[in-house]
Amino acid sequence: DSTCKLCIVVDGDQTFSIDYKNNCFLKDGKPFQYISGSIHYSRIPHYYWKDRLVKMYMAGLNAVQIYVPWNFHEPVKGEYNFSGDRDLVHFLDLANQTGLLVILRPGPYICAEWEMGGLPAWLLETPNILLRSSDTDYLQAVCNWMNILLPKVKPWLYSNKGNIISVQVENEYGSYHACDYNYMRTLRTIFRSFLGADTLLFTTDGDTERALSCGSLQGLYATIDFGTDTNITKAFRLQRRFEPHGPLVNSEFYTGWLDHWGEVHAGVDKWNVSKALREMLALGASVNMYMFEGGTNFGYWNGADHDTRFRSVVTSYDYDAPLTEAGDPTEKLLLIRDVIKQVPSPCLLDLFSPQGLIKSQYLLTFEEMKQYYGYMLYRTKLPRELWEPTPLISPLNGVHDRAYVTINGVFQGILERDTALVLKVSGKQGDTMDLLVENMGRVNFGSKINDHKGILGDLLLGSDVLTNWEIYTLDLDGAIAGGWPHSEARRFPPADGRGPPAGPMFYMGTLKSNGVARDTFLQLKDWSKGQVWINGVNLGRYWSSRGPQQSLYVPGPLLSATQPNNITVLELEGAPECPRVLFMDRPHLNRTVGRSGGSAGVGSRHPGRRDPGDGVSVHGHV
Ligand SMILES: CCCC/N=C1\SC[C@@H]2[C@H](O)[C@H](O)[C@@H](O)CN12
Repeated sequence: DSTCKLCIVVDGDQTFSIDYKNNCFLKDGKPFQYISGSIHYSRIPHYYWKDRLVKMYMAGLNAVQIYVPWNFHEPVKGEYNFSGDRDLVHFLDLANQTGLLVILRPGPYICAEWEMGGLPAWLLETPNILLRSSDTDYLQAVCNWMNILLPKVKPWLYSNKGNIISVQVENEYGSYHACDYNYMRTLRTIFRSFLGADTLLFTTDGDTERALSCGSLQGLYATIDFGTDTNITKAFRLQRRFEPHGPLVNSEFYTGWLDHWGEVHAGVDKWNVSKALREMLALGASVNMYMFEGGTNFGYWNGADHDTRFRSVVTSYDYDAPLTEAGDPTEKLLLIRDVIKQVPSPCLLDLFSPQGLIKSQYLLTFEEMKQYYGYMLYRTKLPRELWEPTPLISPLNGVHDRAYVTINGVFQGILERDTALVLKVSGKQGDTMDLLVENMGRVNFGSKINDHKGILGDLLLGSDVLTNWEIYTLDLDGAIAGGWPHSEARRFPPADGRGPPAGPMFYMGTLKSNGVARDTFLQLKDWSKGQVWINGVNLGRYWSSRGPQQSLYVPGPLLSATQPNNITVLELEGAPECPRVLFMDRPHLNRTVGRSGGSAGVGSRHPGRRDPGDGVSVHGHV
């Protein structure tokens, strides 16, 4: 946290803070990007909370954002209710059990189309009270409430081994007419006094100058909110005016919208939602989707708006959200889940490429980058609009040896030495084009032995020479030997039976040995091409889609007989519908498929082994 000058971190402590140098959050010292969804426990019966939280987790979220409606817990002055549908601690515990972090928004004002924005109506018994200001009667009531609420949530703070990673002060205060800095300073003091110096406090405001001017305050990290009708670059440029360093954060990315009685049902296009989400995540922004599960304004809890006239909010808070009011997944959720799966955590490059990128006008080879083996990432921006699929060409057959091409994270296809020199790609000016280039091994015989790797010569997009490259050396082996991704907080959503996306993707899984660790053969049936690590050891390449080899040898001593064995797979083209791997008791080296054709050769039998078909397999979701 910026105010923390000397952070004493005891081993085993949890910390959540901001890395102002690398513009991202740090979770236990490691770069972290939250992908969050708003859910209002006050709008869902408590017996459905776990169901909704699990669905949010399965969608790939790593956090949930919740409001605490003051009037829901203190409907009558001095009478508090934290039971049943109001059991906030139970909700926090369920989120924790589900593996979800929490972004807490205790107001005291929360807006939310909730009755008086969460402020209790009994405040109005004080004549002429000026709500949301340094009005002494109002502030006294706020202090009394925070004196009840904040001690309840303190044990759940991340720094106390809980799951609350950040706490919002007030709510879009910059949109309120008062613009009372003393009020915000008082709230900051109250929150700090109860929650301690190392809790990340933040504000959220609309993407306007006035909103951020009145809503932000020194010591509270300023974030913004906007939907699909806003220019992302412009919005984050405005946030940067108030937070020149630190993570980009959209605290309320509107996946839908609210309804008033008498108006047309509101909705937001699912394709616009997934496109904007992909772009924000690709920028490294942390995003909270408002709403992910809306729920219902049971009883009399709906709020109202009053701009030119009074407009009461309807009972359903479905919000056209990814989970319906009844908790059913929608097509919008499936699109969001695919986006989350496909966009690597942008801080991932900090892990794979700790020395950072090299900017170069023209392409550089592996050797020029002083990386000799494995994979290299070449990144550039599309120089112009591609009104139709446009050829990406290596005129000198310079892709050494295979390049996996994506644009804004969407797989376009492959360029391959000697065999695929042209690939048609689509995108718009400024889109990010990545080429993950694989060194397939250097020539070991004959005149081509001086076999440079990477991209030799230029790459042409149509007739344009592509320039202004960012080149990342990748130390995958170092990261995986260090425990990634198995040690990661942000778990990969479990395999869900839906087709995984095409293009480079990591998969993880574990093999639990039954007390035995002996030689075995790892088969990736129906996978395409990639690399496998077991317990951090690089087994080598597989190319199931081309053959003839169909299994990788796993020496027994690599495996633990007592601990789960970590399997990490880098699939470069496309994993099967249900990604799983088999551990067989014999090799399979003789199945030639794909380009080279040819019939299956005579099986090369491991001495003393039975027919490959009898292999013992361990099905594990990877
Ligand atoms: C254009 C009006 C902006 C008012 N802000 C809104 S309308 C829907 C959402 C919720 O009320 C949410 O609680 C607010 O923080 C932001 N927002």
